[in-house]
Amino acid sequence: MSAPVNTELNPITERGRMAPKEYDAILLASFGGPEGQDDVIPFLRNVTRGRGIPDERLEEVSHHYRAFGGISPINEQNRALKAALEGELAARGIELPVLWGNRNWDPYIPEVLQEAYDAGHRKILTVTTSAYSCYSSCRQYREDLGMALVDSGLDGKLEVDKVRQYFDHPGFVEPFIEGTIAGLAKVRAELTEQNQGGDDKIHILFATHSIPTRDAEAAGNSSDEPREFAEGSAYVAQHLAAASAVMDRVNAESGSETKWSLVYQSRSGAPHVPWLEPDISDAMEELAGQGVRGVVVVPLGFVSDHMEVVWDLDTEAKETAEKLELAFDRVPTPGTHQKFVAGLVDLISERTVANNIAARPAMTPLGPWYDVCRPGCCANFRGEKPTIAGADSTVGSVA
Ligand SMILES: CC1=C(CCC(=O)O)c2cc3nc(cc4[nH]c(cc5[nH]c(cc1n2)c(C)c5CCC(=O)O)c(CCC(=O)O)c4C)C(CCC(=O)O)=C3C
Ligand SMILES: [Fe+2]
Repeated sequence: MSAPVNTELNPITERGRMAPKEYDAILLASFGGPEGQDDVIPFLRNVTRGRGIPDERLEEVSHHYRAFGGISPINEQNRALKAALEGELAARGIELPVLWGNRNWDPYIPEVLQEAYDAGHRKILTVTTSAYSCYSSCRQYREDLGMALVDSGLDGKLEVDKVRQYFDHPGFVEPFIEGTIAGLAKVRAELTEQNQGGDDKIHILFATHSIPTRDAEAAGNSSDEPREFAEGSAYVAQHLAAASAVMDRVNAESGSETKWSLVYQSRSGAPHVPWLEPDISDAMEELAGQGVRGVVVVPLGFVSDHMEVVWDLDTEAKETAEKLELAFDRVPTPGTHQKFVAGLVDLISERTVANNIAARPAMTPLGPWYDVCRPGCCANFRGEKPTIAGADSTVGSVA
């Protein structure tokens, strides 16, 4: 039996909380990726539709995929995550099917929503494979779900909500803590073996996707209730807060204060448009110049070991480290770590009437993040589109 829950909660006045509901399906929403050489260009066209990415950049990125046989690991990783979620839900006696839909590749979100409706589902709770707040990692999902409802004529017939961004949920952070402790031990052992020094010669690099600074400024903010964030951006603030939550535990375990910083990767877009910096490779060069002998790279911005991880970090950043003669270890992403899977089911259970979990854990002072994004949150300068799961959303609910 689950405890009685307050279903009268006002989503806007209760700091963006949404009252628990009787959902009838979970949607695992992700990015999508190509599954063969013939998919690469159509996939890249889907991703960059109307986004002003130069052709040379697409050409360059296509080589990353081509080197892996045209197959991104992301779809297989999402199939595994879907299966793991199904297993965890079943183990807890929660009878909710898990659907899977992508923004940029088959199975496409609009088709999945239509099939869900045809199968009789009416209230869907979305979990995305994206933990932070910014246009690309939150609002674009909300828009794509909103557009799918409008285009299919399902708006007003199908309720679609989303769990809160989970950058500081223990289920997301704990696997990084474990991985960083293990990665630090490996790099420490390597330096000791080569007589290169101790933890004072090691630097921990928390890596995330760069975004345009303009998107960073709009991230997580609201047109009617602005909040102040470190370095002017919730995207940056969330990463810094999650990283310091990881470092508190890593330092406690090692008994030393290992230096760390937040760095960015996978920049695209036109060269004159400012994006978040420093780039991971530039940061490694600077650190090597300062006498650092080893780096532990923590892919804090990512949920699974997809192309941005296996190419940009395991291939490019690793090569840079070799060139600079830095010991290098890349920490795993949460993937299907049991704590991550259980954490996602906890996030689902915060929102359901049956099996409700009242606690809303957050490991940073920034959270727990909003169930319902505030008005104008993560707005994009390319114009307004219908979104779900916002205080100003016009779609996704049923009167
Ligand atoms: C914040 C963020 C995340 C993390 C949050 C999340 O996970 O959602 C993320 C994830 C991902 N990004 C991915 C792939 C791509 N992203 C691109 C382009 C862009 N990403 C951006 C941001 C992000 N991206 C931005 C601001 C652009 C510029 C164009 C635009 O504003 O849209 C491009 C176009 C070419 C290029 O510019 O590189 C590709 C191919 C894949 C799939 C990997 C695989 O296939 O395994 C994943 C998981
Ligand atoms: Fe991306």
